[in-house]
Amino acid sequence: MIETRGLTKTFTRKKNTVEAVRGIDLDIREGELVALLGPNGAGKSTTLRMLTTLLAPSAGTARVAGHSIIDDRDAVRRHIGYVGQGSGAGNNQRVRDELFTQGLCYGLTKADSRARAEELTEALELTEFAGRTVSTLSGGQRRRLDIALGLVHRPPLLFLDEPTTGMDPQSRANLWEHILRLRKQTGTTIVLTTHYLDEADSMAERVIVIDKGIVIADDTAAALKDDLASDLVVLTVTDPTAAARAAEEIHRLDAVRDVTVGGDRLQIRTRNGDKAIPELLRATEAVGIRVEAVDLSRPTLDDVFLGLTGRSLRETQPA
Ligand SMILES: Nc1ncnc2c1ncn2[C@@H]1O[C@H](COP(=O)(O)OP(=O)(O)OP(=O)(O)O)[C@@H](O)[C@H]1O
Repeated sequence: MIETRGLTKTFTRKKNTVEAVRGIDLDIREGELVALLGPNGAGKSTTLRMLTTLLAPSAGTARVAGHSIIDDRDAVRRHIGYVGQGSGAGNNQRVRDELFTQGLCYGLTKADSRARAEELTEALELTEFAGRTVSTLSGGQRRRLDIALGLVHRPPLLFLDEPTTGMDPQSRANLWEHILRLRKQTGTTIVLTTHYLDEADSMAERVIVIDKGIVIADDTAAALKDDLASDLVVLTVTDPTAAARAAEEIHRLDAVRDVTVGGDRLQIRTRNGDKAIPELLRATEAVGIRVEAVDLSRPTLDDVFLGLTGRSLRETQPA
């Protein structure tokens, strides 16, 4: 559905040059739900704007829904929906009319356009607001309208640029319910950008981590966490003087990547923490050391980013 090779965008203003996207190769298959994750200024929106033909690349190639973003922009546009960061809806139109007009813009007949507007207001639970002007909608309702507008022409591919930024957790969850339901019904391929680590983790089937204009990781969230970050097991031992000896024993285990000792606590970075715990306990018992408490924490995508870049994504996350 999307194939890019060496996709690059350099902005030049006066004497300033910004290499926003520096040679991105992507292969996204039909039906995938992919999140582009990265800190502010990583190049996510610029990538999306190139894929949606809003911005011409400085170098590289891309095919989107089977068409070149350079030579066949109109065909690309007909096959995609794009929901940008700002709202695409005008303020003074009624919700139903906004959808109807959008349908006409895409070449639907009046009757089809009207039917599609009804269908989408229902699908996105906007029916009770269909007669209201856009300016009276809440943030979450407006975002649902934006998504409906992006879907008017039944695109097989939908781009969402930070669809939930600034929304409260309940509205975010509600919007996601709609996105996932629509996707299940229609099989639409969805590519979105997000700052929210939990969102990328729980909703996307695939996470592409972008930093400084390049792709630094690309896999399922679970695989990224498994490969690039470790589980943390903390063992509290009854005798602090024995902690160093226990650490030595634990270090020998295959799954263990790192052990640090602080007082009576051993911090163990390991693969598959849940499976490693019995082994860790056996290793400490074997040298006669008793464990008082065990605590296991799973890594987050932030740990993945930290491991890859030495920086935390949270530092750049909006509140
Ligand atoms: N029109 C422009 N002119 C000059 N520089 C630009 C322009 N658009 C984007 N940039 C720069 O390109 C870089 C990438 O920006 P982009 O908006 O793609 O990042 P992003 O990952 O989407 O960030 P955010 O999460 O904050 O939206 C940034 O340094 C940005 O300042």
